[in-house]
Amino acid sequence: MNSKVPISKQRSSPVLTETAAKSPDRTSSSNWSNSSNGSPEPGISRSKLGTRKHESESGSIERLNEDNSFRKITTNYNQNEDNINVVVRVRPLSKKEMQRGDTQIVDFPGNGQIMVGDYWGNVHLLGSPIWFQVDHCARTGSDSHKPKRFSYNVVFEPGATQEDVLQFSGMKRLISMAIEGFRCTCFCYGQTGSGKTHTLTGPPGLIGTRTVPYSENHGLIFRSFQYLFQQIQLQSDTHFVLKASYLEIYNEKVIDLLNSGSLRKPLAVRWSKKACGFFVENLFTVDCEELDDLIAVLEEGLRNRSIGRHNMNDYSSRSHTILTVHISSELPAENGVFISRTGKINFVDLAGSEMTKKTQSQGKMLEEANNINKSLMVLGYCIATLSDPKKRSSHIPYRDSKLTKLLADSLAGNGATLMIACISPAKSNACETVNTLRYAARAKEIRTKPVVLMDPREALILSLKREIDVLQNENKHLRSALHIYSSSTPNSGEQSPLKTPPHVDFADLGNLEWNELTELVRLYVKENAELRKKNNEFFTAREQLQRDHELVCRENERLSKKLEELKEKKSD
Ligand SMILES: Nc1ncnc2c1ncn2[C@@H]1O[C@H](COP(=O)(O)OP(=O)(O)OP(=O)(O)O)[C@@H](O)[C@H]1O
Repeated sequence: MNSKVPISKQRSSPVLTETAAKSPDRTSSSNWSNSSNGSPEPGISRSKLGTRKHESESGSIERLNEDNSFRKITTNYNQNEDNINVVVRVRPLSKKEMQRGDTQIVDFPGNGQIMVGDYWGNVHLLGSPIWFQVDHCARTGSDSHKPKRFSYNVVFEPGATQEDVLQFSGMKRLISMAIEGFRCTCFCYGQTGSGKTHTLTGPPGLIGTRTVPYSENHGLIFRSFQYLFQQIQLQSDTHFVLKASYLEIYNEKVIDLLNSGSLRKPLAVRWSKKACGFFVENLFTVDCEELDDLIAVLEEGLRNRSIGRHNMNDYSSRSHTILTVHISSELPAENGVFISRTGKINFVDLAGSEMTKKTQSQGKMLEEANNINKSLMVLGYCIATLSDPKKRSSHIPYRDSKLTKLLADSLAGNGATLMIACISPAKSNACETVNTLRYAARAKEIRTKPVVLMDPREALILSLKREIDVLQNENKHLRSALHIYSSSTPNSGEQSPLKTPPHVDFADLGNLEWNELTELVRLYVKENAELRKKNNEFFTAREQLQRDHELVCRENERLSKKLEELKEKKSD
């Protein structure tokens, strides 16, 4: 029950949100500030540390401290499965931030909550004479600078590891759903430099020409691939086919990251009537038989994606990327019929929103930043509309950007979606942090209804099979009903509703009075009439049952024939 996973150590700070009420040795909320400047300490034996999850207390997670004591921490698992699952990951303060004396402004009160402290004030930025007013962002009300509290399904604190994210974000559930045939999406959202790419793929250079086979820095995509293959191997009776594609949306153009021969020729995004969704025309898909094939796709895409350097991130993604793994499966059902399903999982690394004043982007970088901000704004608008119960059935402006066109089915359609909102804990980023948290809070309100997508032919076969089952059951029922009716005599015992006249010996008939005799005759006449009527009813019922029986037999034959034809067509 207590599975231990290695964690990175971060002084006494919990990694996931600490429970407010249940933790006996709960450290005070000021605890976070002890570690506020602490990035994971190097040189500490990681194998000694671990987490365990209490099955009895929903979602309770404990962290094994250095002194072998367990410290209770918990995440809020009161997740409504019909809504987008939103988790928050807070990265540690960066070296740069620490050097310039930036402080941590987020706190973790427990139960999936996160608090952004009083962010009214000035912070000395970039080691230069520039003083940056933290509260520069939309200070609308008098209390706008007051601490703000938000709650999510899970909050990962700065010491959370890459493995923690796989284990506790709901990603594993998403992978299982994709295997079952659902359309699933995991997307990372947040300001530039907040840790989106780190969460999905790890630090720069980890995946490249020579990918390290195992590293605790490997991100969610690498770990999901491993988990996906483990799950597939467990289902030995099902035949799986995996394909992958990788694209980026750079300055509103869709570029294939796997087809470098195309010289970054933009691809068109079109509407498919058949699939009822947008798709990218001529996008390269690669068959992936083994885990290494999927990793090769990841490597190739990361090599080709657009990266730039600005004040806030040396390796800033200048585009949104979507890596898609299509999972087709064929499961043998009864009567030699195969049920095939096609699920998919999208990993979306959004480019970070940026304040160009802070990143000091110019020229090409400025154009990129404007396009990034514009498409994120459309995404934000779609999220805001979808999350508002009064507006969600109105027009959603998916068509206003390539990003929202391609994410349309993940946001509102029939898929399951995980949003990882990445934030910086630094005071200098408080304004962007609050914006991201607001965005994420809105996304949490979006309802989705995941449905399995099937090949129409397969769906027909399955529905015919179901129909045959229903008819066969009906048939059985009619047969037994027919048997009951025909075996039951009209006036036998409880079955007969008839009132039988009193029994009289023929020898005693002569002793009866005239009026007694008339009454007796009247009763027998009445009984006779009722018996005749009942008999007629039984005959009619029997004839009806025989006709129904014949019809069902004929229908059975017709459906079996159709099923045979479809099977033949399929095998052609
Ligand atoms: N959880 C974390 N632990 C340690 N380092 C992190 C973490 N998250 C981010 N970093 C580091 O912070 C820096 C910025 O992160 P990253 O590039 O992932 O940000 P981003 O949100 O993808 O930015 P952009 O939108 O500009 O692409 C990187 O050096 C990364 O390794």
